[in-house]
Amino acid sequence: MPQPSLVTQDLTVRFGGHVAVDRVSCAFTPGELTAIVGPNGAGKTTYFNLISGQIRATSGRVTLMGRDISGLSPSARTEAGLGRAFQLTNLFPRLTVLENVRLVIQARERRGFNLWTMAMGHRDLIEEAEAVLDRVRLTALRDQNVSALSHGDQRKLEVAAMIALKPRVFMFDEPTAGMSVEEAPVILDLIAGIKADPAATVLLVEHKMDVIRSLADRIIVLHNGALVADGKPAEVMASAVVQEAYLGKELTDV
Ligand SMILES: Nc1ncnc2c1ncn2[C@@H]1O[C@H](COP(=O)(O)OP(=O)(O)OP(=O)(O)O)[C@@H](O)[C@H]1O
Repeated sequence: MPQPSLVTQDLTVRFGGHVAVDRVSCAFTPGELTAIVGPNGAGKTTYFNLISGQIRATSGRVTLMGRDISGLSPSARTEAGLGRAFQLTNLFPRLTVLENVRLVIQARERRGFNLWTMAMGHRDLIEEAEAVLDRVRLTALRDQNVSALSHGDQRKLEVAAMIALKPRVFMFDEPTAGMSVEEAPVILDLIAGIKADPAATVLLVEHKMDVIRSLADRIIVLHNGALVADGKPAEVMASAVVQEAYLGKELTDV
């Protein structure tokens, strides 16, 4: 079993008297896609925000590749190898699709630059950006300004930027929300492609059970901010605690 890439330890946040995330301890491993599920208001997005640094924990720790990142800003966490789609992109609306991806690669290379590595040449940057666009099927739009893209294409570009950054952990929060029936499968294929990399750890907050069923290796369930179930999808779906958390709702309808 590989070492965990991301660990949360007793991670907790209180908003006034309300505990939105309640002592969540969980380890995530490369080669595994974990779906994070739970009813509305369970704390899923807040848990993501604590991991990516959008909000600071009241107590507890987040460790990435063995390093305590609890005190780092969101951008420092990105640099440390944590990829969260909306946070990474900082898309430049007046630049083209290709230029946006090239800038992400350039920023990544600058960070990796040291005496022993040579900075990539312009041609290499463009070639890598083209390869990423090909992977997300945005090649035809490479010279379009980002501001002219549809919502679905912007989401694809967010995934492209995340792939270009080569993070260790990929975080997706309802990646197909607001997408058309035609667009959603492209994003799901991309996530499946990312998950096929044994070095990638993928976290997915998702309500749609068909998406979870097709992608998840593991499901964790949050309820009232606490982790109430963790295991293989079939076991978790069948467990009493999950049925109760969803108050008798059919999980397939969630
Ligand atoms: N900044 C905040 N201030 C106060 N309360 C907050 C804040 N952020 C979240 N909460 C509360 O924390 C709880 C968890 O919210 P969160 O958005 O994480 O749930 P969720 O599981 O992602 O829900 P959904 O599935 O509806 O997106 C909710 O009760 C929410 O109202």
